[in-house]
Amino acid sequence: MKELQHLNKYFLKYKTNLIAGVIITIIARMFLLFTPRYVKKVFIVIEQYFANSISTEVFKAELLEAIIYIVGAAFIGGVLTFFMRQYIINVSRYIEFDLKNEIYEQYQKLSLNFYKKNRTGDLMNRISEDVSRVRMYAGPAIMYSINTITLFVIALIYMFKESPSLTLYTIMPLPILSVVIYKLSKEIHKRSTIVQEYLSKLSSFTQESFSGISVIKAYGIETQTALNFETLAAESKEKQISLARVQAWFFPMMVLLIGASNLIVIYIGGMQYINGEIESLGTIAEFIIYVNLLTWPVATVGWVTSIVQQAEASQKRINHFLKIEPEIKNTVEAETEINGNITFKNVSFTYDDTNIQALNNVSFDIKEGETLAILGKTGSGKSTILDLIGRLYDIDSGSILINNKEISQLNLNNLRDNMGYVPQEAFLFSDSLKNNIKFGKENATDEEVIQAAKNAQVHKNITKFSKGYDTILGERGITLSGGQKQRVSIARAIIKSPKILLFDDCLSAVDTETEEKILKSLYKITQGKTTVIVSHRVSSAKNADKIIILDEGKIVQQGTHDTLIETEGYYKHLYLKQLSETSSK
Ligand SMILES: Nc1ncnc2c1ncn2[C@@H]1O[C@H](COP(=O)(O)OP(=O)(O)OP(=O)(O)O)[C@@H](O)[C@H]1O
Repeated sequence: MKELQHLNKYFLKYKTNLIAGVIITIIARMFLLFTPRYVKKVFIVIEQYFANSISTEVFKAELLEAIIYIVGAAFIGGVLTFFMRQYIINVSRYIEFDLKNEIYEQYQKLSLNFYKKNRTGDLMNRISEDVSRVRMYAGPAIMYSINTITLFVIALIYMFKESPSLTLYTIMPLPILSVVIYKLSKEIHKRSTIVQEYLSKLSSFTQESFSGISVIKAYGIETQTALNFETLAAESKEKQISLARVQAWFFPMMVLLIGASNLIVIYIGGMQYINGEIESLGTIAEFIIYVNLLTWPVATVGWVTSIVQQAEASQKRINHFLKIEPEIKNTVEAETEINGNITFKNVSFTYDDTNIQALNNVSFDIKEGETLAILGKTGSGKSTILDLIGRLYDIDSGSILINNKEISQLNLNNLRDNMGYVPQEAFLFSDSLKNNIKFGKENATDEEVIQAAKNAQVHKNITKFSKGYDTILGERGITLSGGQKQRVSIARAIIKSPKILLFDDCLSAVDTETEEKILKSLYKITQGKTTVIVSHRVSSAKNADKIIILDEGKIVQQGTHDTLIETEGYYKHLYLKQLSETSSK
């Protein structure tokens, strides 16, 4: 139960509802336990009537009174049970909601490294499956436990008062029932987890094959894919059947054990009646009702135990994530002003998951409003520089200064607010085009959205869609071309009008003519802003104030376009190659 203590703060938050729920549960059970005693009374009255010890009028009056009590108690008990569920189960839903938000907020705080180390499926599972299991503890488990304890205590008091020996015989099979249900619940849980795994395997498989349907068709492997699906579905079916086999034992076991208890009551009770140890047959009827009332709560002891065990395991997994400290933390609460001076001093950086040293002793300097272009072979560390400027990772050695201040000494939110980043692979959300652009500035007006799209040279494409800026992207919407996606992504970054703009090879999917147009409008927009452009094309770099060439994480050349085309090296080579490509077109 150690892990589940994490939920105590929520129980405290909803204590009023919980306490009300507990009190209502206790009262509801008290009313429920009225019935057996009045049934016994009915038996006694009938016995007295047949023994001629009471008149017909008294018999009728007593019978009516008992019926009114039984019906009244059942009605009140029913209404209270409704409120019991309303209070306790609702609390578990509130806790489920709070816990999901807590986990999601933590996910948002965690650094990129966390996402590299954990699979998406695992992250999703903790926020859905695991939280659902914990909810079963916070709601049903608590409700059934209070229910069982109350029923048991009150019923046992009544039963002992009637006949201690009959009570002992009657409750004898109940612990067996509890153990059997516990074992069954555990086995059911084990098998349903496997079934669940197969279901997610099946849905991942189908989702992937639908997403990659064009590749499947192009390679003509439909039959093979269908065969793989069939194999997976057959395994899944086997697991479902094995689960159903265990589940099928649940109710027969309950019926068997209730039957055994009833038989004991009738047999022992009958013997005691014959021997004159109990005064009325009504006692036997009363006990039979107790047995039936107690069976379900006793069965739930086993069920609740397995729920608590599962919840504990799930909460342990959740706590593991909740306890992870974000690697990149905002240590400065005060607002820090960000201008665009960026300095790298002997920066080295190694990705800790791959142990690849991406940057080795890199130093450069960009003044506010300047443009830096970074070129170099693939894998040379260009994107890493952009990630480090955005402080997505902390460096191993050296220092990165922005505003002449260590990057770690800046307010992280201010830093990122003042930054517009266009990634190498544009990611657009399944939302309207307008909202995808506004993502960079939530309160942007329609005019600002259009202007940003115009500057990114994508406005004309957007107006050609019948729904224009309201066109929905993603699975159920249209799919943009690679170049269109890149330009929407550029519009998203420039609408913010940030101090620092980072473009990561984001013009690779557009033709040189469109690139030229975008560069022209970017030239105007980036005036006064510090801009870093990562590219493989000289055309994107030639107007930069400074160009650096990276090779295996080291700066091997730096200068301006004019100086670099005069110097033997990567840049001149690239320039000549691209120049000949353009002239041969
Ligand atoms: N998230 C990451 N985790 C681990 N290693 C990484 C990660 N990102 C990049 N690397 C490695 O670091 C090195 C530099 O990568 P980086 O993405 O900075 O290169 P790049 O110059 O931008 O390449 P490209 O031109 O292909 O985009 C590569 O060897 C790469 O495999």
